[in-house]
Formats: sequence, structure tokens, C-alpha cells
Amino acid sequence: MTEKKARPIGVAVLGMGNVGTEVVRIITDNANDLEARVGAPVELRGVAVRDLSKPRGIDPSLLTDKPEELITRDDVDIVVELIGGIDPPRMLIREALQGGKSVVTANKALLADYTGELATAAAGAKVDLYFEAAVAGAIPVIRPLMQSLAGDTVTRVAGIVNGTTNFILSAMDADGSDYAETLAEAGRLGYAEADPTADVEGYDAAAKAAILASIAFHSRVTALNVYREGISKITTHDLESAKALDCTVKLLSICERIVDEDGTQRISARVYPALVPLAHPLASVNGAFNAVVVEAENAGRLMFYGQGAGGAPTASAVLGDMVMAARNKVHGGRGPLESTYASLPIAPMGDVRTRYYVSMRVADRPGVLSTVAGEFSSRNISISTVRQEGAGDDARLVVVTHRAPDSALSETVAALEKLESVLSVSSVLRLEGTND
Ligand SMILES: NC(=O)C1=CN([C@@H]2O[C@H](COP(=O)(O)OP(=O)(O)OC[C@H]3O[C@@H](n4cnc5c(N)ncnc54)[C@H](O)[C@@H]3O)[C@@H](O)[C@H]2O)C=CC1
Ligand SMILES: N[C@@H](CC=O)C(=O)O
Ligand code: NA
Repeated sequence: MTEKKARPIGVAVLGMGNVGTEVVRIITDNANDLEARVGAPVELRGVAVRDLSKPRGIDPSLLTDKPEELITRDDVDIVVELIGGIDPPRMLIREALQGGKSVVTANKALLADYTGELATAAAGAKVDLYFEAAVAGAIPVIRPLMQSLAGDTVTRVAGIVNGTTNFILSAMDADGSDYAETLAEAGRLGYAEADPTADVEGYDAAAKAAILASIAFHSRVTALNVYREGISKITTHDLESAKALDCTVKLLSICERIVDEDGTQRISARVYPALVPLAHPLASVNGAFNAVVVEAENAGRLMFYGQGAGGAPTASAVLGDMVMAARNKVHGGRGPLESTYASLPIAPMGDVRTRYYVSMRVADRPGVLSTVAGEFSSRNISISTVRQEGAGDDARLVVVTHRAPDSALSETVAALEKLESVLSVSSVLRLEGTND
């Protein structure tokens, strides 16, 4: 008796840019292995593109500029959304899910604000919504948080989750490379978002922080709940100053479970460029690489490292999700559902205890140091180090504080800016990765 051959799994890919092109390539090149792993052939039913006249190197009969039609085809089981942005992906994904298709997406901008709506549509139709590629590209981080750590209590998820800004900061740090040129190079290499403002102003990292915090703390966190600063104001002078303190500068995404004295729990989710000591593992994460450090009550500290951006690495994560969704279609079973039962509130940035590095141009005369120090001590902020750089017109004071509430630190900086002896506050960065 011959075994009955499983029905093929039909896949529709929406968007054929940096990531979509690689996803189509892997589906085509690895057809035999994918069939063996899924238990049924995985067949590309169509690829939605914006410009039909552009040569794509695939069978032109697969191309369409009508994604809304492709996602409703009866022979499509899985929709892979790689267009990016909110519209039309939000509508396309929702309709695909409601129509019984499982969806795989890398769209963090969309997920950061609409996971609730999309997860509800997936649950209602009993299909899957997978998005491993949306955070830290190829690095498995969503699945470990959602599945491997489902029985633990995550206390912190922090790291470098934007490849473009890490590529820029690494190049500026290594050889003083020009910011604008390095950003353009990140675009050419397929790391940057279609609008790179999302990268350099921290919106992309904030979207990823929202996704990570939601999963880690079983609560709904959106991009608006994430405190955000980007890297566009970082100068080579900041990187030089950082070096003098045995640090480098990294754009960090930090998601923390804050436990107040009365035991109340809150979430802090924040993105900003910070000084990181050279001895810290995140300091040696360079180029478009990402790293995420997860801390959990029982597991302790886990570190995930790898390529966080680029067509092929991101496509690897998309394919992993596609195989999971396809296996579920063939063998039954479902991927994990959204979990928001804890509904923890968000702590304002002012309540978070951080350390500051403040670099200011000061008048080179006696008494300035004590006036400056007085602004810190009057707000109960203890200073860790003070360093003077330059002299005369170029005299600078660099102050590094111990941990204090962010609101007190930012009030202090505002007060310093008003002092007659402080000519300008040239740079304010937080310091992370230390124990004090
Ligand atoms: N490039 C990367 O390293 C990573 C990207 N992502 C995400 O993956 C998604 C895709 O990113 P990329 O491939 O880099 O972007 P991309 O801009 O290179 O590709 C998007 C493609 O979608 C096409 N498109 C736009 N509107 C369309 C429509 N209505 N119908 C059909 N096609 C349409 C565009 O013409 C473009 O070719 C985005 O959500 C991005 O945030 C996630 C992780 C890493
Ligand atoms: N633009 C993003 C792409 C991956 O998410 C980045 O640079 O990290
Ligand atoms: Na990932």
C-alpha cells in the first residue's frame, strides 16, 4: 500500500525587497529539505510586488501587484508579510488571519502597536501569527521568551536590537567614520529601514522593546509606552570621551520588571544611547550584530548574539517561522497565543534609577567645580567621578554620577544649563552595565 502524499502547503509572500527576495530564494532553493522538514511540499503561490515591471529573477507568472487578491486564494495556507509599515500590512494581515491563513511577519513597527488586534484575529480563526524576525533579525529571541522561558519569571531583557545604529556607532568608534556616509552604507547593505529615521531616532529599537516587554512581562506594551532617544546627536567627541572612561557608546533597549518597596510591580521600557564599559559583553557587539541579554529568576542570565539585520539573516528567522506554521497546518497544533494576563503598569522614565555622564563647557575659574557639584548634591545625587578636559576657552568638565532617579538627574542638567559658569552642556548620556 502506498502512503498518501500530504497536500502541499501554499505560501504567499508580500513584498520582495531586502528580506522578501531572500525568503523567495530560500523557499525555491531549499524546496526538498523544506518538504522533508514540514512533511509536505511547500509551494510558492505568488509574490506581491509594487512594481511589476522590475526584473525579479523568478517565474513572472508568480508576480502580482494585488496582495489583497493573493491572500484570499484557496490554495494559500500561509501569508508572509514583508512589505513593512502600518498600511497596507495591517489590513492585509488581519484579513489573511480572518480568512484562515497563518501569518509570518517581520514587521515590528506594526506589531509594536497592533499585536493585540492581530493576535485576536489569529486566535479567532485558530491560525498562527509568528514574528521571530521582527526582533533582532536572525537571533532566536521571541521563541525563547515565549516558549523556552514560559515557566520562568523574566526580570530584564536588555541589549542592542538595532543593526543600523550599531553599525554606525561601531564605525564612528573604530575610525571616526562619518555619520551620514555610514548611514548610507547601512542602507545599501539592506540593514536600514525604508525610512532610516526609524533607525537613527530609536523608533525601530523602541518598537522592538515594546514587543520584547509585552512577551517578557505578559502585559500589553506599545511603542508609546517606551521612552525613546536616538543616536542622531552622538558625536565623535562623545565616543572619544567614552574611550577616556574605558567605555563605548551603544544604543540600548532595556525592558525591566521594577519591583517597588511595597512589592508593586511595574514595567520600564526604554531606548537610549548609553555609555557601556568596554569590559561589558555588549561593548564588543559591533557592526550590524545584535545581542540580547535576558535575566530570569530561575534561569539566571542568558545571552543571545548574532546578525540583527540584513536580507539573508532576517529571512532565516522568517523561514523558521514559516516551517513552524506549515508543520502546524500539516500535523495539527498551534503556535503560542498572546499572553497579557499580568497587565503590569508602565513606570514613567523619571522613576527609573540610572547613572548619568554629563559633559559641559565651563568657565575656567576657581569655584566652578563646587558650584556644579552643588547642583548634584542638592538633589541627593552622588557623583562617582569628575574629570577636567582642556583649559581656557575649551575647559570641559565631565561628571559621572552614581545611580539616582532619572527625574532628579534631568532636573540637575536643566539647572546646570542655567548656571553662569556653565557655558553649555554639550552631552548627556546614561551609563549602563555597571553595578553601582
Ligand atoms: N532589512 C532588515 O534587516 C530587516 C527588516 N525587517 C522588516 O522586514 C520588513 C521588510 O524589510 P525590507 O525587506 O528591508 O524592506 P524593503 O523596503 O527592502 O522591502 C519592502 C518591499 O515591499 C514592497 N512594497 C511596498 N508596498 C507594497 C505593496 N502594497 N504590495 C507589494 N509590495 C509592496 C516595496 O516595493 C519593497 O520592495 C519590514 O517590516 C522591516 O521592518 C525586520 C528585520 C530586519
Ligand atoms: N533596520 C533594522 C532592521 C532589522 O530589524 C535594523 O537596523 O536593525
Ligand atoms: Na529574531
